[in-house]
Amino acid sequence: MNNDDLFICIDHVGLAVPDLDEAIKFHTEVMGWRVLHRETNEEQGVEEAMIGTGDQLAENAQIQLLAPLNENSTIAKFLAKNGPGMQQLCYRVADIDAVSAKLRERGVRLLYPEPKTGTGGARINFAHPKDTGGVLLEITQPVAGH
Ligand SMILES: C[C@@H](C(=O)O)C(=O)SCCNC(=O)CCNC(=O)[C@H](O)C(C)(C)COP(=O)(O)OP(=O)(O)OC[C@H]1O[C@@H](n2cnc3c(N)ncnc32)[C@H](O)[C@@H]1OP(=O)(O)O
Repeated sequence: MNNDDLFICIDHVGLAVPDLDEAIKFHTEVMGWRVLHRETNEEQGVEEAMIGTGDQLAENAQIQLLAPLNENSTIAKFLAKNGPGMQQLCYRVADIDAVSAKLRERGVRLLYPEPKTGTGGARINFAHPKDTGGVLLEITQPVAGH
């Protein structure tokens, strides 16, 4: 089985947090990370910040802080059920259409029929946690430079 064309690396690990500013304060002032990027994604119902070392190597994973934009957000639902904590693991891919086709062929359900927009304009999709051993798995094809 040739899997060379599936995943490049872990892109990020997503943490659900109730308050983005408070989470940024903790992760920068206590944990020593730096904020690399911040944005609001209305479609996903999140306010997010990507944090890392500030001197990211090309394939160095980041931490994504995810706060709910409103009570309908998947993050609000996650927080109500589980409290703050790890919400997702995200693998980086070069060609999300090809990887999606291969995962579907292997019986993994993806949540969206076509990729949606994620961090920095990336094309993203999610595999259902029931098909991945209980982990919400995102796949992302970033825009070059992000
Ligand atoms: C900005 C972007 C980016 O990176 O670019 C983002 O990440 S945005 C990040 C926010 N957006 C997303 O997460 C979008 C994708 N997520 C979703 O659409 C949703 O969260 C689903 C994964 C479909 C779950 O929603 P649903 O309403 O079905 O929740 P539910 O509570 O009824 O859960 C159904 C079953 O899945 C499990 N489940 C739910 N969320 C889970 C999670 N994050 N990790 C592991 N398991 C999870 C529940 O425990 C439950 O299992 P039991 O039945 O055994 O109790």
